Amino acid sequence: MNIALIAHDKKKPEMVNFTVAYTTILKQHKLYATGTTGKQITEATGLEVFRFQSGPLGGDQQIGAKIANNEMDLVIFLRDPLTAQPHEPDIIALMRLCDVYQIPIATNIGGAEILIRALEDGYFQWREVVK
Ligand SMILES: O=C(CO)COP(=O)(O)O
Repeated sequence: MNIALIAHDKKKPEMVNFTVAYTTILKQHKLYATGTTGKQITEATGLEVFRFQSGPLGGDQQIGAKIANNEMDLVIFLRDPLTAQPHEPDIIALMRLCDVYQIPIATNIGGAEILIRALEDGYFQWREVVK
């Protein structure tokens, strides 16, 4: 599966902890991330992560394009709901595309835990059919 990993600055430690905890599962998949998130994940875990631009520089939109091309199966986007982001329109557009294309998205660590376990248990096989 193709998985997008994105975290706002205050959520990056959570994302790093999450990817450390689930390295064994994540390394079985193709990972994508916005720039800084991807850098921190790779440094902490050694996982191979394709890095797009940083979020404020267009990374969310690049991941949105993958979704629109049916090339993303799961999005884990740890959003910071308490800090204004300069690229808020891009963030909304990314979440909108997940809804347009029925792509599972977790926007907090609780949802992320559920989705990663669902992935491990084979609940994403329907994505192979859609593709
Ligand atoms: O801003 C982001 C998502 O909206 C994340 O971008 P970075 O991973 O480059 O910090």
